[in-house]
Amino acid sequence: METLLIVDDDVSLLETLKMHFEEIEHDGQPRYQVATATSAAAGLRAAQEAMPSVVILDMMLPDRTGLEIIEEMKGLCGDARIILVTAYHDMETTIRAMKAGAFDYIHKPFPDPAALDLVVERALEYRQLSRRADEVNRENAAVRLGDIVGTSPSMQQLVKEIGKVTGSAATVLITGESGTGKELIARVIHNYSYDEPRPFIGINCSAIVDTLLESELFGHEKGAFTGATSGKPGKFELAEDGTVFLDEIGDMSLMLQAKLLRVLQEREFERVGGVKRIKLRARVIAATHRNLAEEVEHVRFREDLYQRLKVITLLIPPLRVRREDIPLLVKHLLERINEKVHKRVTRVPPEVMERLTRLPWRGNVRELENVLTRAVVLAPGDVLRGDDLPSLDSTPPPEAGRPSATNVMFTAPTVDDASLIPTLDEAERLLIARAMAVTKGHKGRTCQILGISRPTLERKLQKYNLSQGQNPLGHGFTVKDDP
Ligand SMILES: Nc1ncnc2c1ncn2[C@@H]1O[C@H](COP(=O)(O)OP(=O)(O)OP(=O)(O)O)[C@@H](O)[C@H]1O
Repeated sequence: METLLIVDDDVSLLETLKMHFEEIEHDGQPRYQVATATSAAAGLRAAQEAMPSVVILDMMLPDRTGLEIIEEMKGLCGDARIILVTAYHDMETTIRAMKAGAFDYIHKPFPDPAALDLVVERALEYRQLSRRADEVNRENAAVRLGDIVGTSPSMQQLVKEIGKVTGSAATVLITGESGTGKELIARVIHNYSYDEPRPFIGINCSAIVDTLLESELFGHEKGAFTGATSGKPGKFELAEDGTVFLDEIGDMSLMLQAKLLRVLQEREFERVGGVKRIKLRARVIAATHRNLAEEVEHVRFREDLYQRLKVITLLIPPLRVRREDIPLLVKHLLERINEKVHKRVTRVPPEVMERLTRLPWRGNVRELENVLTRAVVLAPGDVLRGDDLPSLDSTPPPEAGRPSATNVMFTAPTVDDASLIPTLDEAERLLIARAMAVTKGHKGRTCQILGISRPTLERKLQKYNLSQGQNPLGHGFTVKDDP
């Protein structure tokens, strides 16, 4: 229920308006509770007590003018929207009212009740929108480029690509397995695209049934379907000139894909049940864990939409093909988790870190975060204990589960999942690591196998951080400088 405050010295008008608003229902419940006051001083007191969402404030009050108290009133009841009521129709009063921070003004004698209801509804809708935007901006403020942890070549490459797309308003497709950080990357792109805070509105397309998703995305007008007792803006409207993040777009129905394609082409849309064309001002970032090319082949995803989305694609590699990022991620996540659960688990013994870098991490960074959270909660002191982690034996070897990029490279592929194919850099790194493991770290033999010169090998060992015998394949090797 929303609280309305009406301030007017005309007592009979006050009573009529109070009765009118108290009769309005929403979902079978009263829509408003109404507080009233007959002077500026009483109005200010009532504002503080009732904390209204909307104030209908008369300009001519016995003690002070409505215009004079707008600012004070706003200070008392936060983000209430103030509708000023004036008997004057001159331009100057209008401008002064809006400048003083009124949301809108209406003229006396009052318009018909439906028009008055509309102004109040609009005030409520805007209040809701700006509340949401504030919330979203607070959330966004926390995500900066530094939150993307990773020094592996593939992550460095990804950060460079992010840098390129922040300069444009182009639609971006982010692909990667579940938990690899697609939403994190979308938020970073958003934050680096604008100097001032703008809304970031996300929606998971796989979590909602089709008809509801349509109205969530595009909004609906009152009466568009049973239960639509009032109009509601959708995500595309709420995002204003910010970003709409369509998570799991690969799970969207073909019907909605067609509608989305039209919106992306025309940059306009209508609310469900509406006729008014609304401009799409927001940028669209879509994400999926699915291989959309494969979805197109199986006629589960529209080819034309795929072509439109894939122009700028960012592929986030799974954690298991960039294991060198794990120690840094562990440090970063531990800080976050400690803060969240109010603990100070800061020490990770080498053998525990070793285990963490070797686990398969099919759920990627999210799984790492979950495993660490559990271990932090269970830790009696400041040391992360190996006993609180999954054991290496209890997890099936990569070959037994979903094939990893490593397997895709080194075994005959059984699944043609493009998202598992590593980048060229990643592939080169894996090949060098494998050759080093096979030769037990003998650089001369490694050069022979790979058909490269010694300086080239040295450069690449440096580039891929393999000089210390770290091996993304999980087999250790000791670098031997003089074979
Ligand atoms: N490179 C990274 N650096 C720091 N934190 C990361 C990184 N990648 C992911 N995370 C963290 O891991 C968690 C999961 O990330 P996110 O939700 O962005 O993944 P997702 O790919 O969108 O997952 P899903 O596909 O399941 O929606 C988040 O807490 C995120 O902050």
